[in-house]
Amino acid sequence: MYPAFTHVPGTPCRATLPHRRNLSPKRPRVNFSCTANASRSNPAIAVDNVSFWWKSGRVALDKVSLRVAPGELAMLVGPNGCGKSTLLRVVRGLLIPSYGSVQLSTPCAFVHQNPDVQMLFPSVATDIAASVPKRPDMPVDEIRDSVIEAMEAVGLSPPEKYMRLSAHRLSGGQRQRAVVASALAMRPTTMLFDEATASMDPVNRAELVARVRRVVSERSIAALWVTHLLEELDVADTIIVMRGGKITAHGPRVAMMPLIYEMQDQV
Ligand SMILES: Nc1ncnc2c1ncn2[C@@H]1O[C@H](COP(=O)(O)OP(=O)(O)OP(=O)(O)O)[C@@H](O)[C@H]1O
Repeated sequence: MYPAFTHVPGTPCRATLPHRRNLSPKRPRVNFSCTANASRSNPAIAVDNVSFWWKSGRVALDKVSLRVAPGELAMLVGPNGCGKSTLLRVVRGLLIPSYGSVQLSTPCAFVHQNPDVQMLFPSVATDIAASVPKRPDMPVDEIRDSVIEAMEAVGLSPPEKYMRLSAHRLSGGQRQRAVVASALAMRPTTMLFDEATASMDPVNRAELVARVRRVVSERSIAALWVTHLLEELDVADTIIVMRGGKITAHGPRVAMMPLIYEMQDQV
């Protein structure tokens, strides 16, 4: 039941989902579209009136709408089970919304909280190199430069120290940095983070978040970051609060922080 879409870089593409048996004929079709040309007026991530319910009928998302522009880091907070991960999976196209539409600029990188399931290649360098977009005649040195650049961007420095190591010879925090480096090596226009620093100590966590913040601005990436850690919100441009599958508050960090501290036992 996944939408079939072909994406030619540089051109917008669109997929319309096939009709689902359990949808009433009167219900509007769900749209999931990918575009390569995002701008502030044409957001890189646009979620419009999205609802999602599990097969059991349980509602996980209820009329959710949000926008993330290029260069913006939006952080999503909310209590356990409120639907944050479900929303990220719907945005990524891993789950099909029951209602509403999603627009996503590609390439999109998804960073999960568990680095162990994301490093698939024998060494740090090969894992990151696998993400580098390749041309048929691309010199190996250019791929190596992209790997080094990605490693330096996440603080795996000096790169030579880590390149040949396998995942099990890295600490949990270093592994997560390597995963973020692979994500950056894709040259994504959008990034989704699901509690990406959960395996890290507070100092390393703060450092990695600050680095991601910098890269997001420098490369005009639209990033949507799920977190339970209030200290991570310090680098957000926008904060979105979810509760019971709905967005209950949404705004610029400066305006949202007093509200967040007031309701911190609920996020
Ligand atoms: N595969 C599934 N099948 C049925 N229900 C699910 C499934 N995955 C999650 N849910 C339910 O959907 C709701 C939202 O879950 P989700 O994982 O999105 O919450 P969350 O906000 O990310 O929680 P947490 O902060 O604990 O990670 C929860 O009630 C959860 O029990």
